[in-house]
Amino acid sequence: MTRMMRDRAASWDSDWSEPLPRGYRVGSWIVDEPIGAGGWATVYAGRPAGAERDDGTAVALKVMPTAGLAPRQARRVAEAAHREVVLGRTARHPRLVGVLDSLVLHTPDRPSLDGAIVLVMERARCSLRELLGTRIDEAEGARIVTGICEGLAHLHRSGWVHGDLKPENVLIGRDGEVRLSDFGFAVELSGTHGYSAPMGTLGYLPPERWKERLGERGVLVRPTADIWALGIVIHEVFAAGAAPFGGATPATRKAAVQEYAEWRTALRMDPAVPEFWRALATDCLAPCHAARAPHTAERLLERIRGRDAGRVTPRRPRLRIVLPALAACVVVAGGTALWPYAEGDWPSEGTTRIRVFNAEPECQNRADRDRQCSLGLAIDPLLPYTPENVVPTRVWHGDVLDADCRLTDGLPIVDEANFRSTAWFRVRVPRADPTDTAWLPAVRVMDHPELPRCTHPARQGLYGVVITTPYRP
Ligand SMILES: Nc1ncnc2c1ncn2[C@@H]1O[C@H](COP(=O)(O)OP(=O)(O)OP(=O)(O)O)[C@@H](O)[C@H]1O
Repeated sequence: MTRMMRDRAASWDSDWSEPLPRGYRVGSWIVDEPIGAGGWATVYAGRPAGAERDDGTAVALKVMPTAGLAPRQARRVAEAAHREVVLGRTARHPRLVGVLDSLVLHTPDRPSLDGAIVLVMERARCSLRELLGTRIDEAEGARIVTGICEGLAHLHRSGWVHGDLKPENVLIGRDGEVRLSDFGFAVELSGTHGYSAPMGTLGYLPPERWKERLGERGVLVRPTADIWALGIVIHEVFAAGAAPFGGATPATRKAAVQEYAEWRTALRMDPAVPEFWRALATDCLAPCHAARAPHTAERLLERIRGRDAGRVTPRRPRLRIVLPALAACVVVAGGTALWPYAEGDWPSEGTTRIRVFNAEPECQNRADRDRQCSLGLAIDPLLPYTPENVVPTRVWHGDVLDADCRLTDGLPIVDEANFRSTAWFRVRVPRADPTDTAWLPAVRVMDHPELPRCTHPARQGLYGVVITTPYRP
């Protein structure tokens, strides 16, 4: 489960850590020695009653006590266990740890364990965290990362987000292959996203998590959260356990992530990370959901397999794929609120209404004007679509803007669906002075009305794009 939870767990009743004695019988299983512990569970080696130790039938018994917990906490433990069981049964895969059985302890003689939930799982050899302390060569690292991608791709295809991917939850099976484990925070997707309690392990949470609003159903979670965590894990695998966002404390590491997501620092990778994996991790660590979305576990796997097969799958040029997505990141960082631009607000001569188009399907049906789905308007369509070149005001899919002309030879932009265009529309900036204009790439426009050609913007501020008054959020 989570580090946040673990912090609290540490202050709970000391009975929390009461061990199950060796030889104790749990249903039809015998408890052997403890092999691991997390925030909410102790994991023991185990075997079927009657079986000899090490006869190949070894299991792991994950014991999750509920006694002494506040009702809400006990409910969370029960829900987490339930998710592990449901996911274990419905999404079986060689890269996911197998859940064999689940039961509840009745131990009146040990009140602190009475009511504990026990998950019986296939036993792994060790966790990736333990391996990170040893030297992992590139071939071994590649095998591990491939296994993680396979597990994630299957989870995402099956409609789940892992929600707590980290080296502790990547197990290495007795056959040496990866098994993802600990599905206590897995989130079942409904369409493109799901909701979870606002928890996770600090060092592996994507930057957007800190901005998500906490609603009745929890915080919004998407598969891109796992992709971010994967980026951190890839770095750790090839950099002897070092994380890309350093810092002595969780708070400083979180601050490093925020600075990066707000474009105040660049992503710094350890030089030990080989080039191919560096590129992969960089894509996983794209600073916002929109920029990360094209890098699904499935596509990352294709790239890995393409490389393994000796035919390097060409990456789309960074400028083409990332820039439009960066615009979405930029506006997230801008911190300016936006409200719908009502049609009729700006009747103006010589303009035509155009509607904003966001190629990301999940952003098209959202009425909540989620920040992750916002798009930026460029100041200059001939300059790179970077934070310095985007006005603070954001627009969303379906917004109606007034456009007065169309430029045909601006900077080429490619959207998430791979449509490319050098055309840009000059639009009025919503809620700003009527003379304030900015530029929307044609790939971000739903309808393409006939409009006069814009005079080519000159670089020395002679063109009609100059923002003359401060923006009013
Ligand atoms: N099936 C298994 N086989 C071998 N070891 C295991 C197995 N499952 C868990 N472990 C070990 O026990 C540790 C804790 O397990 P797990 O992460 O599931 O517990 P948790 O309380 O949910 O943890 P956390 O708070 O870290 O999320 C793991 O990091 C791993 O070292």
